[in-house]
Amino acid sequence: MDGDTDCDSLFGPETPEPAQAPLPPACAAADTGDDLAWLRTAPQPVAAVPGLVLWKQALLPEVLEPVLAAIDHAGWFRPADGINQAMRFGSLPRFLAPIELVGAQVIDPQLDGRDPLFDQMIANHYLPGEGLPPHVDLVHRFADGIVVATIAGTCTMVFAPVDPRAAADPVSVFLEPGDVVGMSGDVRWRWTHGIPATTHDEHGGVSVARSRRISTSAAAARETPLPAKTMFVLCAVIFCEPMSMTILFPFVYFMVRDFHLADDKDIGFFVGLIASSFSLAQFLTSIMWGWISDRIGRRPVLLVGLIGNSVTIVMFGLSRSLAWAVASRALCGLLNGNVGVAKSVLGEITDETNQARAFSLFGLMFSIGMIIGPMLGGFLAHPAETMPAVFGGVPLLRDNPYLLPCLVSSTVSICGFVFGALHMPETARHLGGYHAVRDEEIDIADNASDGGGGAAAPLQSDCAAQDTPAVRDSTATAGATPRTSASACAEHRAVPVGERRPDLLSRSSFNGMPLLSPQSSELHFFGSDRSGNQGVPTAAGSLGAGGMRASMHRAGSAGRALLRRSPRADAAGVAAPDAPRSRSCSVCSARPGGGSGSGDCRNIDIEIVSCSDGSGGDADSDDGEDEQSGAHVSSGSVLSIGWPAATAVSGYALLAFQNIIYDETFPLWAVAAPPDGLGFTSHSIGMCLSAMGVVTLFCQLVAYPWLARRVPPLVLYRATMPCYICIFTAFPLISTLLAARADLAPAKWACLLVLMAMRYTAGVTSFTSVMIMITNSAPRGKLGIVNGIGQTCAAFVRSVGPALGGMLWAWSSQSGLGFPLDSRFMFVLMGVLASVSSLHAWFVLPSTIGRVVAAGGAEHDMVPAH
Ligand SMILES: O=C(O)CCC(=O)C(=O)O
Ligand SMILES: [Fe+2]
Repeated sequence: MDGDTDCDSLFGPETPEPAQAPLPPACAAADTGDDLAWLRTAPQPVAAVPGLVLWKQALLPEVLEPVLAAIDHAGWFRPADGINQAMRFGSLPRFLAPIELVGAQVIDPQLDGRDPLFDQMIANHYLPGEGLPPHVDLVHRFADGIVVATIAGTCTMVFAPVDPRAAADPVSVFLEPGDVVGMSGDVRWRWTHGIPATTHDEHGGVSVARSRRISTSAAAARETPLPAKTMFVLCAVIFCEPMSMTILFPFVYFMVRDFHLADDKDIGFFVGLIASSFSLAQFLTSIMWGWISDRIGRRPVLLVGLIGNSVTIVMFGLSRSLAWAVASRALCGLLNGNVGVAKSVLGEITDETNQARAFSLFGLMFSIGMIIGPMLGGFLAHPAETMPAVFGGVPLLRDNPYLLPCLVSSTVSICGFVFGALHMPETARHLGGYHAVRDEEIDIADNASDGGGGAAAPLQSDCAAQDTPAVRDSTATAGATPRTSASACAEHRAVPVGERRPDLLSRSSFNGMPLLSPQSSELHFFGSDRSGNQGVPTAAGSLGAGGMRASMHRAGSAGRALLRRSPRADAAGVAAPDAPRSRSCSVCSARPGGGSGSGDCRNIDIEIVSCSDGSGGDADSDDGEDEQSGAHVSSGSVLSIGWPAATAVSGYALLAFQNIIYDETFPLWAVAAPPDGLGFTSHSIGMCLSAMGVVTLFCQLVAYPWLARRVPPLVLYRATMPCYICIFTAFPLISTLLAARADLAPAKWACLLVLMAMRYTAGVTSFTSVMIMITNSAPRGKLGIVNGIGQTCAAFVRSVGPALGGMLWAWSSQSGLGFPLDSRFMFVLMGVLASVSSLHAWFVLPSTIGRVVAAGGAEHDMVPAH
């Protein structure tokens, strides 16, 4: 092991803005043990390691003392049980505030205004002899800067270049209580850092015995940018679906009338038939499309849907008979598995940092499609008559007065198709879709496994027992810290620091979990496996499940790249998609001299969501061989999607049902004369709905993404459901009040708009949250089918909802019966449905659902696999 580098060579000539003056050499101050050293210290760049800043004794003993007491009091560590690590995501505990403040200074004083300063923290507990292998904390997952604070104990941290060809020598830095290390820029990924597993450190020519050491490393997650091209195609898909569904609404009545059917009074029925044939066909085929997309990929299915959409909508525009119109709508629905598949793609290209934004955008595009569709249909029907100067001379449009809006809709689909065909990569990761890599990470991974036999050899030969695929898998996928232990695997110490070794990647995986607020108040405990050197999560159940899954799926891209090269990476504990719920996963590592028998494992009782993640299966699913062959996908019944996904989908169905009843009832109620309704004109309804467009826009673009950074989707969903009960049941109060007190008429607008705004806000919150929960709970390799089932439910609700709503309204408003069977019946019904949804949300949805996100996550720049 290298000794300390001379202070003079460690610290470069340039000194950042002095935080305190005067500034004698920090090393000297540290060495003297001078009580007042902190007064004279400041962050010092370590010249030999670009981006590394060391602030000796930045934290005063009197600051450290309460922090240490708080950590001890919180019981984060149980060394006797091997629990030597704690993670926290979201707002960090208040007692860490001094570390955050000092940390901001070492990274960038400008950070001071960031809120929160840091949103993830790993606390480490080391006994003498324990260390941390050289590793790279995942580069692109964090906003720049990782801050490591030593709270108790001493150690030597060794920084070594990742690239074996680099001329730079390893640099050792002695750390003692109060020292704060800031890493940003190069040191983050061109250098590894690690702590040799030893009982003594050389410092200033003296051998310093280690005692218990406690450190925290803090970082802030950075929102992953959404891949623009894929998002563009998705937006086209998502926009086209509602547009082609609604475009006919304004003219379909006249179209049917033009068919000159025997009896005009049947027109209403035939209109209903045409409108519902689309949803009905979608209802029948969405699961199939989802399933196909799981088998052959999302891209072909999306492209077929887009081309199908563009052809069939034109066919519809050319309709001359009822049969043709119904058939073309049905065909459109049949070929349109797109929305479900698009949701799967969204799940695969997002992670928890951008999921809320992406799904909000999804909702937004859908809403815009719903608005634009009828507008196009209304404005562009009969163009030869309404715009004779432009279209009067076009016989095709004269003979087919409903073709033009359909052509416009078709053009949007074709644009989506062409762009998608040219630019959209396959995203289904279990089919070898997106690879998670940035160039540097590929380099690291490549170096790690190919960087000469010597690189990986020491680990394999010397720590063979730990380096089974099982361990690798559990390390890389569980992302647990590979903590070295002097006794268990001395070879780890023996491997020269800075050498290319696969295990340096596992730390990347671990720290590559930029879990944001959804996990905010969760603490996750991990511990090192004492008999092996690979960190194994050791907390049984309770606190750990969400984090476990998180870590499994947050495994860094480098880790994945590594896994991909391991033919049996899947061996340990990657649950089959239909594995029983109780299965614990991924944490059973092979032990030296032992198998991976369950007796050996510190199993975390992770629900199946945790191990058989859907949206691509991410890190643990990167076992190319298995997946290429479709082994995961084919196992188990097609429809076995696991309990969490089933509950999420059923929640979605309930939600969609109550909302479609509302959508159907609202205009009927609004135009009905008081006391049954508000006596609005359709113009007033239009105004209300336009105002709600603004509310929706605001919620989807601003409010939801903001909220979702702070609150997990399940919590948002659970909070929203009871609100629905109040909102729905409050509507009829307005009409009742209005009937009783005509003088209050002006207030009705205010009441109505407030209520509607609440309902639309609840709509955005609940739908976006449930979509995220569905995506996050899908078993690996089955995201497509799960979304297909969700889409089927939506299509079913859409095909029966309007008719049912209309029928029930007609019946109740004319029933002549008393409350609740009078005109307020619909709202009572919605209240009851919302109560059922609330019970479902609170008592049926597993509390871990949606906590961890789409496996798609850990990627940054999505790079197509081919
Ligand atoms: O414990 C330390 O000082 C280092 C911790 C670290 O490198 C990490 O958490 O990534
Ligand atoms: Fe680290």
